[in-house]
Order: sequence, then C-alpha cells, then structure tokens
Amino acid sequence: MKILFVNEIREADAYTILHEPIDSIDLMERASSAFVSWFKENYLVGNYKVKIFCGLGDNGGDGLAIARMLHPLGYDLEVFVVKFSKKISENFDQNLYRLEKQIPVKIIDNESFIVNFEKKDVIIDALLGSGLSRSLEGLLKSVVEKLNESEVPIISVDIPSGLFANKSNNLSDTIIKATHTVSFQIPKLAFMLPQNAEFVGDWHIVDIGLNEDFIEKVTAKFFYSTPLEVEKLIKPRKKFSHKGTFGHALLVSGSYGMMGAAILSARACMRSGVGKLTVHSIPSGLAIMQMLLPEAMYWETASGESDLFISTQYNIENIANKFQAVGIGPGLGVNIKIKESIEQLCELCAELSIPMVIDADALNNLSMDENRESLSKIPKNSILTPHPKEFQNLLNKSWKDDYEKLELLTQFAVNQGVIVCLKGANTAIALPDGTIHFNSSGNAGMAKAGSGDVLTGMILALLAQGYSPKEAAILGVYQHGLAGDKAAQNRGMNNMIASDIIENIRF
Ligand SMILES: NC(=O)C1=CN([C@@H]2O[C@H](COP(=O)(O)OP(=O)(O)OC[C@H]3O[C@@H](n4cnc5c(N)ncnc54)[C@H](O)[C@@H]3O)[C@@H](O)[C@H]2O)[C@@H](O)CC1
Ligand SMILES: [K+]
Repeated sequence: MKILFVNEIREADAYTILHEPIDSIDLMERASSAFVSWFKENYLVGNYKVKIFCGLGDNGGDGLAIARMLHPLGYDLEVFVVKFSKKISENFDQNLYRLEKQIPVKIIDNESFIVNFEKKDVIIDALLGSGLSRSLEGLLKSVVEKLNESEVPIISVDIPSGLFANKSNNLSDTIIKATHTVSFQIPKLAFMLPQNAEFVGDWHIVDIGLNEDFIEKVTAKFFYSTPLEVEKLIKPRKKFSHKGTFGHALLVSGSYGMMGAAILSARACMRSGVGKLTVHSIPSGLAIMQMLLPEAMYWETASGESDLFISTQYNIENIANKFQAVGIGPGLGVNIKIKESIEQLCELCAELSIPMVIDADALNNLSMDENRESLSKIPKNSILTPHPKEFQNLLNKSWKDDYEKLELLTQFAVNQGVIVCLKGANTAIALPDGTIHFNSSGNAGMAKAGSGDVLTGMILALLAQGYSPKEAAILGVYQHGLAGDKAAQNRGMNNMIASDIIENIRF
C-alpha cells in the first residue's frame, strides 16, 4: 500500500472528484460515513457520551457530518466549533447548515471556555487534518491542551490535530494525543515513526473510494506492507520437491557464552522452510547445537582458536555449489580477527553471487574501522538487519529525528546497493531503489534479547529457498512480526521470549 504525501492525497482527492465524478461534499460524506462505520463498532451507542470538536476547514466539515450521522443512531452528542479564524471551507459551511437543522452547535471563540469531561465521554478530534500549515498556537493550542488533559479517549479524524503528515514537528509543539486515529484511505508517513507514537495511538485506515488508477500512477517512495500484499509472496511447496529444492543455508553464528544466539537463529531458519542448514561455529558449540537442534549440521571452526569465532576456512571449494545463502552475525563477538573472517566470507559470497543476510556482531565488526572501509566488502543486494544503535554504528553518526533517520537510511541503501531492515515498531525496509517499505506486524513484546537472531534465521531460510532479497526481507520481517503477535496472544507481551516467536512461525 502506498504512503502518499499531503499534496498527492489532495491530487487524488481532486482527480476522484473530477473523474468519478463526485461532488466534493459527497466525497466528504463518504469519508465521514466510513469513519462512522468504524466508530459505531468500537464505541457502542449507549455506552458513551460523544463530544465532537470541529475546526473550520474540511477536517472540521468531516466532524460536522460525523455528528449528523451519529445523531440518528442514538448517540448522546455535543458538538463544538472552535472559531480560530475567519476563514471557513465551503464543505464546512454546508455541513454546518445541514447539522444545525438537527442539533445545536456550541461555539468556542476564546481561551477561557470550559468543557467538563466525564468518565463516559469520548472525544472526536476534527479540529485540523492534513491541511495543517504551522504549529498550533492561541485558541487551537489551548483547546488541544484541554482535550489532552481530559483523560478520556480521543479519536482523531484522519490525523491527530497539530501533527504534520509528512514532516517533523518541533519538540515543543502541542498535538492531540489520540487513542485511535481513523485515517482516510492512505496511511500517512507520520504514523510509521516512533516519535509520533504518543500522538497517533492505534491507527486504522478506512476506504473512501479515492480513484485507484490515480493512486496506481503515483511514484511513491514509501510503502506500508499490508498482510494481503505480503502473503501473496509466499511460494507454495510443490508436491514433487525434495530437500534440495529448498536450498542449503549456511549460518555463521555463536561464540563462547553466545551459543544461544546461534541456536535461536538456526531453529528459526529450520522452521522457515529451508531444505538443509549448516551452522558454522566454534568447536565447543558442537555438542550444544547437536543436542538442541539435531536437524542442523555443524561445521566447526579450526580448533586451537580457543573460544573466539575465527575462521580462515572459507574457500571456493567449501562454499561454491554447496550453499544457496549465507547468514552471518548473531553472537559472533567483536574482534579484529573475527572481522577478517567476516570480510573473507563477504568477498567470497560477492564473487560467487551467494545472497547474504548480515546481522548483529557481523555489522559491528564491519563498523570497526574509523572510515568504515569494510563496508565496501559487503556484496551488493545483501540484507542488513541492524537495530537503530547498530545502524548508527554503520553510519558513524546519529540523527536528530525520525525523518532524518529515514533520509540516512535511504542514502545508505542506495549508496551501498544493499537492503537495510532497520528494526523497531514498523521495521523500515530500505531498498537500493530508494524506496522504504514499512512492516505492519509485530509488537512490543518482541523487544527482547534473541528476537533479532530469530529474524536473521528466517530471512536466511527464505534466501536459501530462492526468494529474491527484496521478497526475503519483506516476507521475513512480516512473518517474524506475525509469529511475535501470535506469541503475544498466547503468552502475553511481557512474558513471551524469543523462543516463543519461533514456536509460532507458521506460513
Ligand atoms: N483529501 C481527501 O482525500 C479528503 C479529505 N477530507 C478531509 O479534509 C481534510 C483536509 O482539509 P483542509 O485541507 O480543509 O485542511 P484542515 O481542515 O486540516 O485545515 C483547515 C485550514 O486551517 C488552516 N490552518 C492550518 N494550520 C493551521 C494552524 N496551525 N492554525 C490555524 N489555522 C491553520 C489552513 O488554512 C487550512 O487549510 C483531511 O484531513 C480530511 O479530514 C475528507 O473530507 C474527504 C476526502
Ligand atoms: K483531526
């Protein structure tokens, strides 16, 4: 699903009005009715008193139309119009006329207004939508502050009032803190970013029938991977297949005291459809791996290297025609000799065109040099799976906000020619073509040690089965999140551990 910028959404709106054709006021009617469908399912009539706060533009117009539609359903309603300017939109004006025939509207035109909130209240925020042009001040700011202090649920229409849809707010800005945001057809970039989580709350998309041909033609930079889109990527297992059909994966992982990372990664790999898996790790890890995961084969690093992961055993003979994909990183440790092993494997994979997924300590090792020259060893189209701190390490710099983070992410993926899955809520998958795909699954219960190792194993399995790096990244990240969601359902977010994610992998 495409994430469009405000000007593109406006164009989609205008195109729909012209080509469907439909009057602007009727499109607003459709949007408001879509909101009402969501609202009446989630806030049942009789249980709530609804207070609707409307601005003077089309977002306010939506609020008035919503009030008119909720009234005959039996909702206990109060409608407030905040007169923060002399300018009103035509659609607002018409909807005010239509509503006032049914119920009276209260005007708020100065900052000394008082609204008393009760436990049963729910607020609908229709003050400002995508038309926001500057930070809130004066009357609007004071209304939003009072709504945020009310301690009752706030449902924002299209976007929380005061939040920019596709650029950063100032830290000091006053913005509605919504419980839910019900947005029209196209998700906004702001919803994807951690810095806006406290304003957006849970967000939902409702369809308002904007012209699909127009949306299809827009060249988007940002995408939101919906379950339906991602599930289409799954390749069915053919009847006459054998383990060779599904590839042989090599996982380079683990060190003394960190064999758990290798086990989690290996088990997740085997649970994600791979034909065969070889784990390459330290001699003292052999017994552990063979006992805990008998399905995997083990390739020891040369003995005498003590407990550090150091391998100088990579050559064409033992890699070419043997492995269809290589995963490297979880639990390796950081050390100049480990770095050299990683570089050697990277160079060999680049030469043999073997797809790679590179994670955790492999990334830390490759970030070791002051000038980051090891990064040039990473084969093109490799998948890198850093968490934010590891990504800062790769860049050797930080970012001032999430928008700058996205810019740096795109630049890195394009310049290095790699795929970067920047982990977090709505993991951002940056492709070498300059696009970013946000993931739609997952939960905060996954923010625990071992979750990342599981992801590496899953992506490795997909690469070995012949999924393209783009497919493996998008599908792997999604299925990882989905398994995490199922684990959270079964065990609870606080209580689930990375092994529970593995137990819930199913696709
Ligand atoms: N584009 C679409 O697809 C549709 C949009 N609709 C609604 O229309 C909204 C956009 O409406 P508008 O473009 O009228 O914009 P808004 O209703 O968001 O804002 C109204 C006007 O307020 C002024 N304003 C902006 N920031 C301000 C500030 N900080 N202080 C004071 N005044 C400020 C601007 O002049 C702006 O045009 C959407 O969010 C959505 O709710 C829906 O009705 C139907 C479909
Ligand atoms: K709003």
